[in-house]
Amino acid sequence: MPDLTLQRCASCGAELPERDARTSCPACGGLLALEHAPPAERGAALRDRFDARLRDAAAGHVADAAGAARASGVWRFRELIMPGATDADIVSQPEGNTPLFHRPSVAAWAGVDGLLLKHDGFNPTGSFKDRGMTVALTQARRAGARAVACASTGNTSAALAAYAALAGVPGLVLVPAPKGGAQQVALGKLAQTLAYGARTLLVRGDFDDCLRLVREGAERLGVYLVNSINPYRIEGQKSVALEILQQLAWNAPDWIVLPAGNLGNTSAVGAALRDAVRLGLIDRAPRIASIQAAGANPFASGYRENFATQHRVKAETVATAIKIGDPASWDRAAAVIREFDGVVTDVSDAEILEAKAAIDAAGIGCEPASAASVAGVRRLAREGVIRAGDRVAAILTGHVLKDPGVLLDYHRADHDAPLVNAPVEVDATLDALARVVDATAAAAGR
Ligand SMILES: Cc1ncc(COP(=O)(O)O)c(C=O)c1O
Repeated sequence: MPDLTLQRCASCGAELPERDARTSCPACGGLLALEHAPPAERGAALRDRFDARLRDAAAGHVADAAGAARASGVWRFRELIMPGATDADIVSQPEGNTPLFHRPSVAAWAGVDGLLLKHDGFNPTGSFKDRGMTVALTQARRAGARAVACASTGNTSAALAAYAALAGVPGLVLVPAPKGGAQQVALGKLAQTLAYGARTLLVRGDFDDCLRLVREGAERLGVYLVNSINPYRIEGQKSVALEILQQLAWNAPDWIVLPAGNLGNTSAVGAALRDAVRLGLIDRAPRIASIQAAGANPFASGYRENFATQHRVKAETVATAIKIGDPASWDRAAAVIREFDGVVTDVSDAEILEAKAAIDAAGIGCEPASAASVAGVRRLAREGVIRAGDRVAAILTGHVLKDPGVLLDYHRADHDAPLVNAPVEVDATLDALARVVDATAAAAGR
């Protein structure tokens, strides 16, 4: 079959064939972007095709690889992601099809009634990274990779490990080693990576050092790099925005808000909206808001200066998933913010943790970095950038159990913060239990 996808350098325009396993431009080192053959349909016909696949997925069952590919919320949009992939090529769990919640208590906390929470922590390994990894591992197999590798703050490594196991390709991950006795990667993520069987390297350095090292290694050692600089990762991650649009019956919200670290996801959401407008899936694009942690905010600083220069910082934040000081997808993401009338802001760790406690207490939960999106909604609503009547889809990128350490540290009896729910030690007597039941019911007015 002829190539249906071309890889093109975003800086110098050099072209690479579809299955070339290099993940940056061999001529100038720039980031690659994918150009697909246009789908046969547009507008209502293409929407109908995607909607029919959604109905089939709901009716079907997953017995084998082809069944998983048909049920996947990523591969449902395959014309926009990897049109040349056959069911036999696809490495899928399946993934995607994550819920879009409305939780009045969280909306009230943020001050925006129309706040919806797209919970990508409901993916198979508990984060949005599965959406990009199904495509990256599909491509790794098509390109005949001998191994795949990534640098990670934790979620990418968990997704790589699971999808490499599924694909039968060896996986290596580079994560920051513990520093001063403190883990630099959330416990749940490290545990998953080990469990799924990836070779796990604890690198003496931070995420930015891990990424530099794995990029060098990929170039010299012939392993396939599956960080989000890999354009196939971005293609898969586009599906989160396409799913939001489909869940809203193709009526775009006013805003899509998401946490931002290495900026792959900001780039992916923008690329999806570009496709959706170009192909007539929606008639107007939402605005995008990318939210950083105040201690890891190079992109927010760049935004304040109209992206005149690329900023780098020494990152420090409780939200380890976005503890990134030198984001790799800066150029792509800056273009997205400009194109979609976007905004970038930053929120403190205290705001992140309070937003997380509100999301957790609504019974759905998320990991700290994910809560940055909701903290960002509140900040932008208070500043009047997001208006009270706007329809806002905030992406929750990871599951509540990803980072139990931060969670347990928040809910300490001696922690003076909103929504603290410290465990209570009691004697093993009915009296002691009765006192707690009475107090709990009374506090809830029952
Ligand atoms: C839970 C979570 N949220 C947000 C992000 C940020 O995404 P990106 O690095 O693509 O900006 C990450 C990245 O690792 C993540 O794991």
